[in-house]
Amino acid sequence: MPQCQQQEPAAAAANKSNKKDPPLIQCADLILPWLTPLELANISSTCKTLSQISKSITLQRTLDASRFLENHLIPFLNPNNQHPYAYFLYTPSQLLPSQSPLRQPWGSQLDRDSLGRHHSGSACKLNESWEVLRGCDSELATPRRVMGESGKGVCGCDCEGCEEGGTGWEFWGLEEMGIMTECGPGCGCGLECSNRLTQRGVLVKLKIVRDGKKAWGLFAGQMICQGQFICEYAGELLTTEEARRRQQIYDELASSGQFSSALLVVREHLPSGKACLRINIDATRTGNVARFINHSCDGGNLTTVLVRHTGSLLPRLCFFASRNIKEGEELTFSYGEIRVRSKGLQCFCGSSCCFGTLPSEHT
Ligand SMILES: C[S@@+](CC[C@H](N)C(=O)[O-])C[C@H]1O[C@@H](n2cnc3c(N)ncnc32)[C@H](O)[C@@H]1O
Repeated sequence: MPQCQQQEPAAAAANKSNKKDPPLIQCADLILPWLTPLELANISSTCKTLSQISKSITLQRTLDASRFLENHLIPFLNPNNQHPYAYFLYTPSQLLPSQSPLRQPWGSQLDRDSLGRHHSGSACKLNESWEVLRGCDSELATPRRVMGESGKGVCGCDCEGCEEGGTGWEFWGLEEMGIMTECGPGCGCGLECSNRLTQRGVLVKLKIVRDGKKAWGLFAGQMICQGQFICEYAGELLTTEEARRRQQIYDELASSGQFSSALLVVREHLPSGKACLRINIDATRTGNVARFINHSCDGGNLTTVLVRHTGSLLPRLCFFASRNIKEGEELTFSYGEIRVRSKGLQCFCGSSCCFGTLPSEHT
C-alpha cells in the first residue's frame, strides 16, 4: 500500500515531536481536536484567565515574603525583575521538620481585604497585642532584658523563674553572644507581657532586595534604633546527623552556583568546657525573613542574642540592631571567623576589612 508507506514517516515524525511536549500539551493535543468551536473558545478563554490569575499571584507574592504571617508586608524588590521573588515556605517561629508543611498557599487575593490588611490569624493577634503595648511604653521596642556576665536582667513582669544565669555561647565561631531570658510556657502571663519582646513577630518594616552578587538581602524599610528587635532566626530544628546530611547536599548544590543555603549552627559550651550542646536551624526550605541576612566581614549592623524562655528547653536566636540603622541600609552580621575551606565562596560584603571568602565550618 504505497499510500500507507508514505504516511508512516510523517506519523512517526509527529509522534517524535509530541514526545518532547510536556504531558499537559500532549493531553490537550489528544482532546482538543474533538471539540466544537464553542468548546474550543471556552478552553481558550479559561487559559487566558488562568494566565491572568497566575500573573496576579506572582505580583501578590512579590508584595509579601511572609505570606501575611508577620505584622507588616515584607516586599521583594528586584530592579532587573528576572527573579521577582524567592520561593520558600514561611514559618514565623522554629518548628520540627515533621511540622513543616509540604505546601503552603501564597498569593491569593483573598488573604487580604480591600484595605490591604492581613487576614492570617496569628499575625493579626500579635499585631493587636503589640499595638496595645506600644501605646504605653515605647521602651518595649528595645531589648530590656539583655543580660551581662551575671546573667541577671531587669524582669518585665512578676513571673518567677526568669532569673536564670547564662553560660557561654558560640555562634559560627563568635565567642561573644548576648543572652536574654523572656517569659515563656512556664509563666502565667500571656503575649501582652512586657517580657515577651521577641515573641510578637517582626515589628520593624523590612524589605528583601536582589543584588547581582549576593542574590537576595534583607534591608531596613524604616529607620531602626540601636537595640531594636529585628527578628528571630526561624526554621526547621534538625538533629546534628540530619544537619550534616543536608549540609553536604547544600554544599554540592552551592558549588554549581545559583543556590543559597540557610543552615545555621549554634553551639553552647557547658560550664565544664567538656561538652557542647548544639542547635541546628535550617531555614533553607522553611524559614522566615532572617534567611535573607547576608554576611559582612566587619560584623555588620546586627547583633545576635540567644533568648531563653521560662519552661522551654530550647533557646531562640534573635537579631537586634547593634547601632542606629538608616532606612534603605542592608542588614548584615558576621557569619563567623572560621574558614575551613581554602576555596570558600567569594565574599562581596564590600567592607574595608573584607576577607575575600565567606566563613565556613565543619558541620
Ligand atoms: C543565609 S543566605 C543569605 C541570603 C541569600 N543571599 C539568598 O539570596 O538567599 C547565605 C548565602 O547568601 C550568600 N551570601 C551571604 N553573604 C554574602 C556575601 N557577603 N558575599 C557573597 N555572598 C553572600 C551566600 O550564597 C550564602 O551561602
